[in-house]
Amino acid sequence: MKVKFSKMHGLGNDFIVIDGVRQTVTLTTEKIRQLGDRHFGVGFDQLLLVESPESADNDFRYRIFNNDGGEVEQCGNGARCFVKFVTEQRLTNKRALRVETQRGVIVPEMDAQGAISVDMGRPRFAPEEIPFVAEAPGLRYPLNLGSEAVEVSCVSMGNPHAVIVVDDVDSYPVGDVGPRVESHPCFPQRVNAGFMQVLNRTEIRLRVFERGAGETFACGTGACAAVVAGIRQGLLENEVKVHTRGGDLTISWQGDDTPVRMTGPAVTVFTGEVEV
Ligand SMILES: N[C@H](CCC[C@H](N)C(=O)O)C(=O)O
Repeated sequence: MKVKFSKMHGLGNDFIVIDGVRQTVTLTTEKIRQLGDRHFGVGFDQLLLVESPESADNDFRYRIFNNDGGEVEQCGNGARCFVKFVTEQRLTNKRALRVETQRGVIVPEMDAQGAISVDMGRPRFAPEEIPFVAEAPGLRYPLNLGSEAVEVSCVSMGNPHAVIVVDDVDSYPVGDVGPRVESHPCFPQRVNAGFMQVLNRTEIRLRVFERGAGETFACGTGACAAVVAGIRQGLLENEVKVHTRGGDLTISWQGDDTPVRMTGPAVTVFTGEVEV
């Protein structure tokens, strides 16, 4: 069957977004992998599926699949593309949406000028909430990678993140260390590995080796996790500019049990139709 989609990106983290409200869409893991292939398919980091909500209190359900075919709990850059997509497709005329994900409700909103921000929900730190195998909760954990050990801060934004502070993101061997952190046995559901360089108390640079997708130009939940980890360690103020390879995000968090707020762009590149 033919399915319409939009090809979109948030700072170069790219997606195909499919309307599963007005289209009946059935996607197997194999089909997602085929669609995600940058040579034999359309190509994307993640596939985003828009569905009707399960609760009448909410506006939509948001399903996220990495290009390895695995369904995951959250995607920050995708959330900004989500609200732009449903507005462009006239699936709603609301500005602020309550969107169900695998792990709670997020609230993306787009103002009349097209500026987009998202309430990404509250971060979680307990090892069992990441999940991460640890003897006791802490701010940082040593992670043995065989030839070396790194120190990770673990944050869940619904999806799991391990954040490592480095001196220089450009020269850091992300392609070598990233996969070893992503699939480390202490992370039973694998993990997104973020590498953060602190420029000052209100600016960081960030590279993320994403679970199920490899290094991406930007990672929205990774930016949230890195800023939260930096604030918790006393390295950052409550609002931080995050420089990613694809551009800049603004992340704010007031601490304790408050939500993380993300502001940044979303772009529609083209629309298309594909056989699924
Ligand atoms: N690879 C992530 C999902 C996509 C997150 C990222 N693209 C973002 O913008 O948050 C995971 O497996 O949890």
